[in-house]
Amino acid sequence: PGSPRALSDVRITRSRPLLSPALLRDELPLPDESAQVVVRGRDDVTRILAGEDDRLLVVVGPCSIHDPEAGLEYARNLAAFVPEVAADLCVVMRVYFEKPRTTLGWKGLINDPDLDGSYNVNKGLRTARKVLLDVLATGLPAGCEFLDPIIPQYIADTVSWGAIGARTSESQVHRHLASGLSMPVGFKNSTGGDVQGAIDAIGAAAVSHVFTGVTEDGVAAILTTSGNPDCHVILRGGQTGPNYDASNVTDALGRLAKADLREHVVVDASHGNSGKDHLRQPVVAADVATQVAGGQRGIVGVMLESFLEPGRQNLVEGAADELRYGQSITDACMGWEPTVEVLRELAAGVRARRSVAR
Ligand SMILES: C[C@@H](OP(=O)(O)O)C(=O)O
Ligand SMILES: [Mn+2]
Repeated sequence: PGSPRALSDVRITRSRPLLSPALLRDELPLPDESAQVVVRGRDDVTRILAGEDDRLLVVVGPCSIHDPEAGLEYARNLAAFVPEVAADLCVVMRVYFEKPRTTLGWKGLINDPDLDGSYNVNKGLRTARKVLLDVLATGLPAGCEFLDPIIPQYIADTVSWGAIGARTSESQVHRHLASGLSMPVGFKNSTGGDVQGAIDAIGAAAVSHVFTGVTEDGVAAILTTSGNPDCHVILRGGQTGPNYDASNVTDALGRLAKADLREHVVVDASHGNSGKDHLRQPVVAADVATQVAGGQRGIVGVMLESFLEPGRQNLVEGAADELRYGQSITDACMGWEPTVEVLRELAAGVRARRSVAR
């Protein structure tokens, strides 16, 4: 006892080697054709945020990817459907690997890919990158939440749209992170329902920051970012109730104007806006579609939680083989059929909006 190391690591009980970002990207390189899907997705979202593309961004997919096979089946279904609505919707698949828990629970496929508490993070990173490459191979751009600040080094080259969650939008670490990400990033309002924190985050992430991180070779580094001009608010409801309705949208747009920021929001039809009841997401989406059809150009996107099967199920650690195929083990999701109906309704709202004079 008393050695310098002993004093600084009293609560680190184990340390294992972690593969470097460069090694992972060397093992699972991004093919040129898929890189074009990534860039096109980023450009589409950037142009929607700039008001140069009047389509609606729709970030749709499971709350979390826990089973690559089911996630890829969903991606194939979605990719096959997208052409029907592509003139009106810019569809980005939710491919979420990092799950911020309110208290405790499975933290996602990167942290625990075997869903059994073995925390094989190297396998998790390889699995996550492979899923992203497979999703891109269907032609769909991918959207991820970023939570652990070094994870982007491993996968961000495959991502077209990023999210900072309700529990981390006020975190300086995550505002720093967003300022250096190469794609548009949405900040969720807080779980309490506060929107101002997400608006403050946009302003913070828009400028250059200097902070500690890791290089692609996994070496500690002092990183300087350029700032990310393509950040936006995501209204996801909260303890103060849902905030998808016209008056809350108007309030958020007004706050953005006051902060000299672009007046646009993305509405999350799930989480605090649906009370995590997947049967309420279509109700929320219908209200948003009506606002859009009525000419509300401040709504530039919608987030939907959707999977092969409706609802959710509990994960019993170590009993992953007893899970029902294609059903969420985190938040409840709409099933595939209701999702198609919602996408068609949102596309119709966009078409109606085109005929409403500015
Ligand atoms: C994590 C969750 O979002 P929120 O941060 O709004 O709870 C989600 O998108 O699944
Ligand atoms: Mn969720």
